[in-house]
Amino acid sequence: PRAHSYTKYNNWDKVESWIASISSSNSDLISKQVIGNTYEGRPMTLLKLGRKSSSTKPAIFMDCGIHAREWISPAFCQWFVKEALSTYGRDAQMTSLLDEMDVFVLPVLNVDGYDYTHKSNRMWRKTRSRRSGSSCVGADPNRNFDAGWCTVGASNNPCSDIFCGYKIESEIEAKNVADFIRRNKSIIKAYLTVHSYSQLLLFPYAYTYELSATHSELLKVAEGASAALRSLYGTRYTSGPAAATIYPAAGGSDDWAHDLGVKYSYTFELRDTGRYGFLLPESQIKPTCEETMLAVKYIASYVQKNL
Ligand SMILES: NCCCCC[C@@H](C[SeH])C(=O)O
Ligand SMILES: [Zn+2]
Ligand SMILES: [Zn+2]
Ligand SMILES: [Zn+2]
Repeated sequence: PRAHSYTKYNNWDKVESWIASISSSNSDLISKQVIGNTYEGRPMTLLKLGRKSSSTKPAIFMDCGIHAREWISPAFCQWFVKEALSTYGRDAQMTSLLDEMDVFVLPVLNVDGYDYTHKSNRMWRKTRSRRSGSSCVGADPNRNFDAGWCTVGASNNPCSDIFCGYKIESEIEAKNVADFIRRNKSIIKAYLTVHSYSQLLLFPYAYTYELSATHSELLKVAEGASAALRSLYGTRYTSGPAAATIYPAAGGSDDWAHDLGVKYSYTFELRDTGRYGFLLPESQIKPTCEETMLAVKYIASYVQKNL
């Protein structure tokens, strides 16, 4: 069977074996921990990048694959890990980042859904949780967090693609991430969650049109990151508060992290703007990942300077 490739969409089996191999490749810079299992019992393995240190370092948390069909997202998290390890010691900014901070990377948050898109329904979005009383499966993990839960831009219909779940953190995948971030909130300085598509760099809030207290700073950093991204291939992103920039949507992980106190909280909507949508060709994985690296490094360096 085909091996893992950074320029292909790897199925879960390949991502899982990649996680095992990459996390044992360089004991000084990377380690792994399972933060819980999914509904169907698959491990949620979190990678920790950063020079080993006896003292606790400030951290950035990034998740990919919260929505199953957004395949370019897990592809980016894999790319980020590869770039971090391969440019440490060579790229001054990456070296400084991993010396001073840790970067937690969750390559695939919604593992059950991701596997399902490879095996059954390419357009699946939600988790794969089941509950008596409904023949419909799953909830939208990005409507399941404790942030204006189920008030706007979400549905209480289990058959909806934006079903908010039966309660806050009803989805074990969301709860596992929320538990980890709660446990580590004193060290987590930034939260990044990677989605597709639309080419947007969004920040709180989506559950209200109210602006965040730190709106101007969040916007300034987002515009800087978008400019960095655009410098490579000219790809244009729109930056802004989510409710007005995309649509109102309550229960999101970014809004929740921001209200928990993680100041720098961003949602990426990667390529494209609709020509291929979720079915972004594999030929665009490399350019998408390389340009997105510039945006993520921009945000990371800003966070680092403002520790
Ligand atoms: N916290 C919500 C940010 C705005 C919506 C993001 C998109 C990604 Se597909 C969504 O969850 O519908
Ligand atoms: Zn999404
Ligand atoms: Zn999206
Ligand atoms: Zn590169």
